[in-house]
Amino acid sequence: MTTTVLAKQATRISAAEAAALVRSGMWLDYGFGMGQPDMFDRALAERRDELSDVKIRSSLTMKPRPTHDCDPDGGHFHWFSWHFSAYDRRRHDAGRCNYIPMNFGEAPDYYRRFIDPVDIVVLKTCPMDADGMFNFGGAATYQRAVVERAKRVIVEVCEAMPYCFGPDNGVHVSEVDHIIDGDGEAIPEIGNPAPTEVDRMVAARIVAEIADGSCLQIGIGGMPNAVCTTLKDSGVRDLGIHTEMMTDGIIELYDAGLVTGAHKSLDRGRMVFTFAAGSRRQYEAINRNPDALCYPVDYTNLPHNIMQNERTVSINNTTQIDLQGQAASESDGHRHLSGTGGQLQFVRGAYASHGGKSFLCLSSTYDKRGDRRSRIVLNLTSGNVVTTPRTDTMYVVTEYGMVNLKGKSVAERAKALISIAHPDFREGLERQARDHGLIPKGLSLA
Ligand SMILES: CC(=O)SCCNC(=O)CCNC(=O)[C@H](O)C(C)(C)COP(=O)(O)OP(=O)(O)OC[C@H]1O[C@@H](n2cnc3c(N)ncnc32)[C@H](O)[C@@H]1OP(=O)(O)O
Ligand SMILES: CCCC(=O)O
Repeated sequence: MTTTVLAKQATRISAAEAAALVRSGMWLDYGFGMGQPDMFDRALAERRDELSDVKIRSSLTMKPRPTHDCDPDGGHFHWFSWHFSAYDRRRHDAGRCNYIPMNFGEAPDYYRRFIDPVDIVVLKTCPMDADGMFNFGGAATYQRAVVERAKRVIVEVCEAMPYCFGPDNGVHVSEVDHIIDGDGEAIPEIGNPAPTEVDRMVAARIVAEIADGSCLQIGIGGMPNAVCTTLKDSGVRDLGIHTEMMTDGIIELYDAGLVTGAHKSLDRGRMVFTFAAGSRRQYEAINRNPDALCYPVDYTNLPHNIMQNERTVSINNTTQIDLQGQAASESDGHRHLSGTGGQLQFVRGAYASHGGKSFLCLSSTYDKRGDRRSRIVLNLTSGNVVTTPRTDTMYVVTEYGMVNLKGKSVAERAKALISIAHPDFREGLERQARDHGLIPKGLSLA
């Protein structure tokens, strides 16, 4: 038997009319990052006292949300996030946001296979194009899968949304129930703090490992971005980009003519990403740019796709690593900071790529309320979540050096990691490693 999917008849409604469709207990999905709706969220917050237990799922909130802020004690709106921004982190600290663990590249499959149909999805999109498509802008991620699983699809159109080319980066008018005419509000930007001296030292070590024709994935955070700044003056050419997040650093390399993608096997000549977050300049650069393709995350982040480009180099931040090489990149004990995101999938994809390398970088110490601690530790902080298991960790880089853990025994790993810890902590770490049998008695390693 064949199933016929009937085209919907999209109607134009106001944000208040759209918000009036919400009932207590419903599950809503908002777009990812820059795809979160503004007018709808404001209108929904206005209905706070009529509603209870409305669940809103999204990721990487880039600006304050009225439905978060109007409900300090909870009970009306509950937020769930696949990946925390600094704002989501504060809301989680206040007990008002809950993390959903994911390997980012698997998220579309979670919607298609495991998550109950979504009551309403509300996405900020570009205005409808000549083909009847509402482009997702720099937020392809898992949005197509949510549209497929949503009982009702609402788009809030925004003139300021960058229009990004790429397969499946949009929803057709025949799949849309309602259109809200947006107010053209600017897309939120995220800043890039200037690289610190430590960021520069770490970046210099990684850049020395990047060859002409390498294909880069640049992770979220200050250190990976410093790598781009350092790469600009390194003389390296013909870089490729197959990444998860489009960053300002990547656009700087593109603007400098260092990104040609000439050696890529997959999407030769194109930069491939699944979401964008950064400055206005970045949004201008990806807008209607055929060199920049925004794909769903189950294309960008699956290791069997990542590996197809030779010399893939994956560069990600971590917050703490133990002496066996388990990297905790997303939490501080039970305090959730960010998310697994694409870290593990890119680490695996880079390893599988011919000549590929993955780098986990961190400063050797972290100051917590005036107390300087080593980020390289015998035991991860109690409650900390392992983002990259020891078996997957390859290169680890601090301002004191770079070590490769692949093929190393537990004792060699401990020794290698101690060698790149801050000098003030090395003796103590060595003692702990021996006391706990990580380095057997009598074994002397260079
Ligand atoms: C898009 C892609 O990136 S693809 C795949 C990459 N994804 C990942 O690697 C996911 C995991 N990684 C991450 O989320 C980030 O890289 C991070 C959190 C590790 C670092 O990001 P940055 O923006 O450089 O971190 P930043 O220094 O601002 O720290 C973020 C928070 O973590 C806290 N933090 C950082 N390190 C530690 C630590 N060792 N112990 C405790 N807390 C820490 C900071 O205090 C800050 O919290 P605050 O806002 O309350 O002050
Ligand atoms: C949303 C995912 C961002 C990351 O991978 O860190």
